Amino acid sequence: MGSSGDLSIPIVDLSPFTSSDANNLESRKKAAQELADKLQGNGYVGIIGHGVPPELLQKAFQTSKTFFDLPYEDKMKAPHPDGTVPHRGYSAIGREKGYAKTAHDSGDDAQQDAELSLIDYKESYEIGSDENLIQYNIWLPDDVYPEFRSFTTHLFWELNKTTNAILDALIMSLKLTEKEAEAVRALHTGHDNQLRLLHYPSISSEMLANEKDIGRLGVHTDWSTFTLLFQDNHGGLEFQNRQTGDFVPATPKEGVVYMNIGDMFQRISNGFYPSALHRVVISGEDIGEDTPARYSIPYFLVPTADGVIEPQPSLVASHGKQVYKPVTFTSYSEEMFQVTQIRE
Ligand SMILES: O=C(O)CCC(=O)C(=O)O
Ligand SMILES: [Fe+2]
Repeated sequence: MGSSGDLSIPIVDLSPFTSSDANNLESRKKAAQELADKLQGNGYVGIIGHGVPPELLQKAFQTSKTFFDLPYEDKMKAPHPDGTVPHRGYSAIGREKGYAKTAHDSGDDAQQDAELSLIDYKESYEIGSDENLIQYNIWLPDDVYPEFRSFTTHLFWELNKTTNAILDALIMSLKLTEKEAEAVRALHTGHDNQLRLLHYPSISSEMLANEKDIGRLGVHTDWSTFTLLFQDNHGGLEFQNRQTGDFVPATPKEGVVYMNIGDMFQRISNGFYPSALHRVVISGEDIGEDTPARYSIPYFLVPTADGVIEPQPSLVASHGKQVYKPVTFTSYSEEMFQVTQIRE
């Protein structure tokens, strides 16, 4: 049951990779094969059996809401810097434009101009590893929100365990050699990952009618290896089916986390798994209703800054050609910043 042409998001159970019964090789192989079948065409899938405790997620969303409910002046005590690095701290509404990258990919200047004028109506807060000295964290002063730092740090490392388990499933799904598997794992220490708290404020129907240039998050691919997308019940996230061009809603479902392949794993897999195009839409637009606030928590698995990202040799051999040249995450990001002229 592949996903091509299918206008729903396939679901795969990865519990063999996240449960403590790690000896069950046969069930791992079966789950890995299912993952390959479902992820191959479009690079997106819903995962059950991901092993993230519901209580942890509930606390994560509560924490995020408490943070965004703080007065603007308090949130601005941990401001995202004007430059590109570090990509950490608080970004107020309008600072980041998600449409830009795909506008560039389309090669269409008029489309790019139109998309660049759209405001992403969202605010965000980016968190990383405290041991990363380049992408260093920008924390709120402790007295502003005392438990914020310790809880989000805990969440960051818990989610890293989940992404490592999923990376194991991806490695098995591609039948990489032991040497390749080790190399791919070594690129992912966790210290370059990014935890993002996102708040899309509610948008009234009047505001929608009056302000044409308002969006939530434009169509884009992620630069990550892959991304886990936790979300509340309000919906709006959509993935593009590459075969039909249609956008497919990633409907919130109990126990399901959506996962999308990012640009780095597209390269590592020599294009076997495509980097998924996705966006967040305003739900009230067509029906003249208010769009409720939405909270989401993406977690990006990101390779080490200077590790070599290249198609794995066994995949190049089976495919007959190497589709991507080697890059590093740093060189790739710099190139993307230049072509999109976006300073995130
Ligand atoms: O809010 C979401 O569900 C998606 C966020 C996203 O795609 C991103 O931050 O790259
Ligand atoms: Fe994204």
